[in-house]
Amino acid sequence: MSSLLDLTPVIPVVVIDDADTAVPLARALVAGGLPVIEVTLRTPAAREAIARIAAEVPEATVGAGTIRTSADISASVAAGARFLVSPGTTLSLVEALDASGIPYLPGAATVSEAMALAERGVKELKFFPAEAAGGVPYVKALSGPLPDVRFCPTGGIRADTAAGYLALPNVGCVGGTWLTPADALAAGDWGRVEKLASEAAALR
Ligand SMILES: O=C(O)C(=O)C[C@H](O)[C@H](O)COP(=O)(O)O
Repeated sequence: MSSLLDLTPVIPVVVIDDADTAVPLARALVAGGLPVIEVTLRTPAAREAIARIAAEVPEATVGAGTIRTSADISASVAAGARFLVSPGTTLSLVEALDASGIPYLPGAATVSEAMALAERGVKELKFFPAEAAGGVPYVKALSGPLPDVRFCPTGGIRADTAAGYLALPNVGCVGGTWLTPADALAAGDWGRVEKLASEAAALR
């Protein structure tokens, strides 16, 4: 897989309560032009959702988000996750992410956290929580001292704020939940998800 940051302008972050929605949801995102999908491990249905997308939607590249422990990593890899995303990074977590053998985006929100990861050679990071931690001006400021570190800002980003991040040289893509509103998922409104995805796919 080429760099996760270069596959797509937007990584949909999805919270799946009912594993039966996973496949139609993934198909709608792929149809809209967003084939890289992060399923958060925030719900009991998450692992089953990852497994179903991996098995039934080959056009999608499904990964696991909310990775906090090495147990999360092994469960996600066993389910079929092809990449891993964490909201923050501890030393033991980055060691386990390294050992997973699949691409990962470790979370960082400060200059020191980004420097600690860059020291290890990890230079593609999730910037989380993007809007709360300083938004576009903060990510822009990081590009001066850390020009070789690139980010996937995530957290509070919406359709009308994504482009500001994507215009920065140190941003490869952004992530967010705005493409998969909970009410659209509950209603099975896949047409709405596909439309939101296609608008996001056109951002860059
Ligand atoms: O669950 C995770 O792994 C997280 O780190 C947090 C999510 O990436 C953000 O919460 C995205 O959600 P929005 O802010 O609604 O776009």
